[in-house]
Amino acid sequence: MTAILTANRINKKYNPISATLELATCSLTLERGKTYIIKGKSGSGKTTLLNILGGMDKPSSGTVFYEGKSFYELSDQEQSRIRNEEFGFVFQSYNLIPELTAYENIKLPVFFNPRKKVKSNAIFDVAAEMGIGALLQRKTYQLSGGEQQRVAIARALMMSPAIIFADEPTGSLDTATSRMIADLLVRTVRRRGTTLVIVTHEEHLIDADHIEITIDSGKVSASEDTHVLFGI
Ligand SMILES: Nc1ncnc2c1ncn2[C@@H]1O[C@H](COP(=O)(O)OP(=O)(O)OP(=O)(O)O)[C@@H](O)[C@H]1O
Repeated sequence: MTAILTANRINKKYNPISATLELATCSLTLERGKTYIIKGKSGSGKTTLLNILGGMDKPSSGTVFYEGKSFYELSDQEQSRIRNEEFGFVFQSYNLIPELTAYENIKLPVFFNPRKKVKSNAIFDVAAEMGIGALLQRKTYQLSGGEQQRVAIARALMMSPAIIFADEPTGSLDTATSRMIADLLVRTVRRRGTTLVIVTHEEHLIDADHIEITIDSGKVSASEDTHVLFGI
């Protein structure tokens, strides 16, 4: 297995004056094709860690290497390109544009990155994968929560990203739908060989093959020692 993303001695302090420590120094290595579940109490720093790893929030200190490059030292343009083409994001609130159709929402990453070549039927393929082929012409405000999240996952998969970052993607859904969507996401990334980093409370995912990253009082630990090189 090869490392795809490495966090080296990262930490996060939101308030340097009070020196409140949100995330203690830790180092993590994420391997290609594996699923990582971030767990911890509310306010423990799960979203903070996910955002740092996903190139959305610079750590207070430390370095995040993506494919061997120090991500936050790249130009803004290159950081945006990687977030758009090589990372996919799924949020609890779906983050779709309600007045656009499902098709148009899934197409957004292509619109923002017209230079990248995608197959002409890529939208139909990814919609079929998510079981929403029949919903493509519907405006997304007309869709149920579960259907909206399938559209959002399809959009995240559109550019065939190397890593998907998902922040409580099933947090707004009822138990049965939540379980179905979480299973669909995990099965899809496995089939594609995509790395998944997910914040979730879905207990049944514990049975699946994954590595658990736990945050407790700001300290990060993982279910496999090799994945947290050291914590302070
Ligand atoms: N931009 C910010 N500025 C200041 N403090 C922040 C900021 N973002 C998060 N925090 C604080 O950092 C801590 C961790 O927040 P974070 O959202 O990472 O936790 P979480 O584990 O994802 O919580 P939840 O499960 O409730 O979503 C909290 O105390 C939060 O108030």
